Amino acid sequence: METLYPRLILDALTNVRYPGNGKNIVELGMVEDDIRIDGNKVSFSLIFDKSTDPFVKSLVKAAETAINTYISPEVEIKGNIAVKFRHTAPEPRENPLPGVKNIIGVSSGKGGVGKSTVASNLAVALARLGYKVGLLDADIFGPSVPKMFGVEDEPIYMETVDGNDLIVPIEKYGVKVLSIGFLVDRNSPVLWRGAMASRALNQLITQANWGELDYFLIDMPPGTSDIHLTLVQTLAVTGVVIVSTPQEVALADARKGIAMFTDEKVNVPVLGIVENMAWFTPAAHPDERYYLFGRDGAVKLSEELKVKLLAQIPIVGTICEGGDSGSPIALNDSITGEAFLDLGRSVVEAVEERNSQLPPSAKVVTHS
Ligand SMILES: Nc1ncnc2c1ncn2[C@@H]1O[C@H](COP(=O)(O)OP(=O)(O)OP(=O)(O)O)[C@@H](O)[C@H]1O
Repeated sequence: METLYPRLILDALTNVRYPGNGKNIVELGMVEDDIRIDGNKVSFSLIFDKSTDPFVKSLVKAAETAINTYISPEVEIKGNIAVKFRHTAPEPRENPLPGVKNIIGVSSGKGGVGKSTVASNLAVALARLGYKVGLLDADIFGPSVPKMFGVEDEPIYMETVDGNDLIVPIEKYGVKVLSIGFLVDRNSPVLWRGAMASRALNQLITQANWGELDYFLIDMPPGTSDIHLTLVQTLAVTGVVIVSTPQEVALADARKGIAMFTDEKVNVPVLGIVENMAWFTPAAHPDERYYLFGRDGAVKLSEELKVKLLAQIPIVGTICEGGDSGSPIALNDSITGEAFLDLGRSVVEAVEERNSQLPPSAKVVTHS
């Protein structure tokens, strides 16, 4: 047999035509530039546009035959052609939340920046603005939403809808609430909780009766984790709200969080940043502002990353008290209550803008 070289292989492959358009697989660019020759053994990859292409098997077979026919039957090619796809078509899976218009993740790079406080108060504010709102607490490391809503000890009920047993979200202050804390024991070790979390979250999303919602908020765990991936794979997330305090450390983590969502494999739009604990105003001196954690850190980050600044929330003692007593501050007509209503309006605007400029979100499909 003559010595093999890549051109010879390509010439043989020009005899393989793609059914339907009459062009050969070489001119269609379907033969990857990875032809390897090792003695009589030849291997390379064929690239198809879609994983659903009906001709994958027959073209691989035709390529093997062409090489053995036009070069030599002694060439070892059978089983050595790899198949790759340019676009992996998402598997059509049913939308688990058909009645939900917008799904919004509330996330932070770092723990303790007030993400759950913002998520809970944003939910209450949106409900006060007249929207139908659901809030899922997916923070396995510190599920604090039940406490903020004062529903920690509420029993969870199931109801049967169309033959399926569904969890009934607890309704308080006009918000439907469920928490991972209801299913995963908060005293169990974090590692164990992590292993349980994906399944439990799936259940809270797909086997709960969320009904019709304008906004479904998800209080995500801080940082970047498998849970984030589970969520964007289970749901078509409309966009995320990133919460940060003005300190450099928090901002650096917020930047990482934003990078995770904007990564081309995840590609979830960032609706904007909320700067929490932006300043402190003593009750006795309402005109004074003390920038305890630095000034305008998140403002600068939003400018740098060209992401909207949705709101600046000051440090207020009553936020803590409200959180502890199960009565979110956004229920009040205080200045802070107003600040959260403004945040609600900014989020509604950001979602409308996003929906008018970008196609509907798709669930993230990853392939190993
Ligand atoms: N603007 C604020 N003013 C005063 N206290 C606040 C403010 N925001 C949050 N807090 C308090 O800070 C603490 C942490 O807030 P929260 O639990 O919302 O943070 P988190 O980022 O969700 O934390 P974790 O990562 O642990 O879930 C709580 O005690 C909360 O009441």
